[in-house]
Amino acid sequence: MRNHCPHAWHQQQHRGRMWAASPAFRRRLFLLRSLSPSPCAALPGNAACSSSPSPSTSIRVNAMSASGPVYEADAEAVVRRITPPLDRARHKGQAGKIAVIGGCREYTGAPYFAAISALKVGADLSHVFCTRDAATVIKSYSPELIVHPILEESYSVSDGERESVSSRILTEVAKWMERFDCIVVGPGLGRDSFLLDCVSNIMRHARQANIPTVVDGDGLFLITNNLSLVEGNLLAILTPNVYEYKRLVQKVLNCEVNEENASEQLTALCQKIGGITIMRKGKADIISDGKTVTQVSTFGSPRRCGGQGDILSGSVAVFASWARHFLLTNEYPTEKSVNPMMLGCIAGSLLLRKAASHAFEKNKRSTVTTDIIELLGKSLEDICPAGH
Ligand SMILES: NC(=O)C1=CN([C@@H]2O[C@H](COP(=O)(O)OP(=O)(O)OC[C@H]3O[C@@H](n4cnc5c(N)ncnc54)[C@H](O)[C@@H]3O)[C@@H](O)[C@H]2O)[C@@H](O)CC1
Ligand SMILES: Nc1ncnc2c1ncn2[C@@H]1O[C@H](COP(=O)(O)OP(=O)(O)OP(=O)(O)O)[C@@H](O)[C@H]1O
Ligand SMILES: [Mg+2]
Repeated sequence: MRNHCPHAWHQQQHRGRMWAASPAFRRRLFLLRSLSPSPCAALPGNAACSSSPSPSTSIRVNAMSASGPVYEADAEAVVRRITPPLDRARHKGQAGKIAVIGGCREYTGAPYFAAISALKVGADLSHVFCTRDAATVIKSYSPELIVHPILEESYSVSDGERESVSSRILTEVAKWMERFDCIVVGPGLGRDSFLLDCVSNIMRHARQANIPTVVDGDGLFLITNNLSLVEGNLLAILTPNVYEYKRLVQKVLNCEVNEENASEQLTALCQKIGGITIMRKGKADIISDGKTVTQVSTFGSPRRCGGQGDILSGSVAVFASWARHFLLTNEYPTEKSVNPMMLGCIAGSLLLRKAASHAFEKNKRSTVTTDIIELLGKSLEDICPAGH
């Protein structure tokens, strides 16, 4: 039986309190607050901003005290600030190119949900890299997606072919990699060992190319057993559900999930994996990068149909790339220290919750994932109108 509070855990808490009191923490808090919806002139060219000022003005973060509350993020403000304007001068691709690595014999819904959600949120292009079996099915769901039937599972590859097939798969994905603003690894990926080895190579390549990577579903199974794939990668986001989080905590912190110190434990987990961003999904989505903690708890829907996490991973990918672009290009150098991966999680969580709420209002008990996807557009429009 694992202990709730091994010695190392106390040390992490102590470090958390010291950090909360430090000037560096206060500076970071200020930087997050500086993203609040100040007068719209502060966000050049964002027509959407001017039409819907938020009554609330800050993104608040937890100071990581031992028993302190986790403050709610001002998620609407984040969505408004990072969503790019629909500028007529822009060309295809500038609003984002996303790729989902997932889809196998068993699962075709999950990669579709993630990839189509990326488009519905506002990305220009959405690719899926999946197995051959899954590709035709995914293509038949939607002509909007660009589907690459390149992954292979063990049953279709003989022992002698493995090396050449593995390097062919990497070459094929690498050809595209530089074009992507973010990749999502894991929705409907399955757990075949050969396939996971190939995906590990893809993740290493994405990291070398500095491509932000959202890890979800079976991608979390993969990295939980091989933490070096994400360790220290500041462009990695993990989006575990309750079971995936439990497995991660057991593996990394060597203890059980502790609800009483949820934010401290999440912070410790992020720190232990080298400062990556983690969004722990649940009644509230709690988000940390090991330095700050915040949450989104806007009520969504009481329906827990499968696939909502996939919508979230596709949406987070788009918002994280928008946030990254916003912080790199805006005229306030101080904002460059804000973590765009955290902003992407905050925005994705809010949008999914709003869409789930609208879908439930309409469909009640029969609400399914496709109903929620259809309402992503309306939900974003309510927060951040597209204008004309
Ligand atoms: N339509 C689709 O194609 C969908 C495919 N999905 C994919 O399905 C794959 C597996 O994801 P899952 O979220 O189902 O993950 P798991 O296979 O880990 O969990 C399956 C279910 O088993 C139960 N479970 C797991 N661990 C447990 C524990 N420790 N104690 C008690 N019960 C436990 C839970 O009910 C859980 O929802 C992923 O690739 C995911 O992306 C899901 O995203 C849902 C939709
Ligand atoms: N108990 C809850 N109360 C309210 N909302 C929840 C609850 N659990 C999850 N959610 C919402 O559902 C979203 C997806 O979380 P969930 O735990 O269903 O992911 P998942 O199991 O990975 O989903 P998927 O079936 O796509 O794999 C969360 O971001 C959150 O908005
Ligand atoms: Mg999931």
